[in-house]
Amino acid sequence: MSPATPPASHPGDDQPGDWTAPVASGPLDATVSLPGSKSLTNRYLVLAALASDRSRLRAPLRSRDTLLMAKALRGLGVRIDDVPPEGEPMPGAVDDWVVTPPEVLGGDTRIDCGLAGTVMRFLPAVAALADGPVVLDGDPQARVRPMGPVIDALRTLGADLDDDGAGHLPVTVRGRGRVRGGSVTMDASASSQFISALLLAGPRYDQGVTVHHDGKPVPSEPHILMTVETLRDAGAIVDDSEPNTWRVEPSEINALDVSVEPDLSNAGPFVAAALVAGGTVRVPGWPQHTTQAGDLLREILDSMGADVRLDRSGLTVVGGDEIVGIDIDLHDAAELTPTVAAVAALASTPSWIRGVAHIRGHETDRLAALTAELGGLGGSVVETEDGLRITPAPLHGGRFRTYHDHRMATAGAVLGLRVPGVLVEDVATTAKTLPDFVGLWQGMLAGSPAVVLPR
Ligand SMILES: O=C(O)C1=C[C@@H](OP(=O)(O)O)[C@@H](O)[C@H](O)C1
Ligand SMILES: C=C(OP(=O)(O)O)C(=O)O
Repeated sequence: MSPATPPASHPGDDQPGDWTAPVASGPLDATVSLPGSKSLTNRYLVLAALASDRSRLRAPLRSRDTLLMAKALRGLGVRIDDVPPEGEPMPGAVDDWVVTPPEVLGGDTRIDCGLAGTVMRFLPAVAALADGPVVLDGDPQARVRPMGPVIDALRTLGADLDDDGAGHLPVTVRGRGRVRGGSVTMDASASSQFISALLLAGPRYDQGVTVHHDGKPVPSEPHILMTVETLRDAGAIVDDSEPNTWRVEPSEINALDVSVEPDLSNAGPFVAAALVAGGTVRVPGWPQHTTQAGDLLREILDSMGADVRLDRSGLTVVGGDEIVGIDIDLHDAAELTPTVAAVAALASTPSWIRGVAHIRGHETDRLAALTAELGGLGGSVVETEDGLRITPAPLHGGRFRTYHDHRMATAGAVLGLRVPGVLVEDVATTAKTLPDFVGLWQGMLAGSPAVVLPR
């Protein structure tokens, strides 16, 4: 869904839900503890729902995307209980999720996917294993996000489903309790989630699944590696040794007992703040090894002028004297584009973000949205075939529209650190992956010591 018209930025044109992004009054000195990863939480939930025994997810993310996933799985007969974490009570610790899979997934249910790519792409592959029909639908903007290749692939693998006729939600899956599986070729250049969906459910298909990708390069490949690693953690046998081919053998899925890493993409605006406002931001629990695409932030912020250090206590980012522009292919970490674009708009030299054509199909058309909204604040941004060119220009305040996109809202917050009067539209949209974004942001600016969650 493209932003229809260029923005009119009117300072003072405040509307309900608008939030005036606070300006940093001086260098930061903050420790920000981020909740769990959306991508890991939703993969673990799916695998736990398909497992042969009860699983425990420690420190899972509770946000709109993961609560929708949990609700959908409950509708399929999965039991998900909130259970206090084991051991000494720790301030700020969140309950675990204990997931009990049913003997057979039930059908006759409706799934609200919201705007969550992981729910709308992963769950048709799961629903095909249910015993009865399952209808999936979502927000109006979800109805334009691409789904066609995963729907066609599921048909090839023996599932019975209908879409809106053009490869979008709403989708009806007529689950028959089992899926033949086998081999399928698909074009996954619009989203890595098409491949992840088939692989996550694949062990439970009679013949397993072999997925071949044929098309322009698959984006967000670390997310496919995340899928492969979480499957292996659950005992599945996965062969990813051939480029563009993934094979999952038919097998049981073992119960999981996992701690969810903090969400590194959600950490993006916070660590970027150290560069934008100056000073130091620390993120405890930043993993030493991870499949999260957000780990690329370390390299990005370093090349834009920050001092970045990772040690056992977490990540420390210290802002430099200047923000340097960046020339970067974000194909592998496309969800970082709004954060990087916001920092680039404040840099003293030009930037070029490449390789992200497919983010036109994210929560909104992010290339159009960023071009319009950065431009509306005075930024000099040109949308290219596969990215953005950003040239230094003085920015001014104004309304920053967010198009129901959590990462547009957090990009507005980053700009507001330096630009007085940035009104972020509908800041509550950050609840998609980070319900307490505003509280954490204000805590960071106040330098308040953040609660450190146990990992
Ligand atoms: O599988 C996942 O958890 C995700 C995969 C990526 O999607 P695309 O491949 O559509 O970029 C990423 O951008 C999204 O935020 C989360
Ligand atoms: C693209 C994103 O989300 P989704 O999982 O809905 O695709 C994102 O979080 O930036």
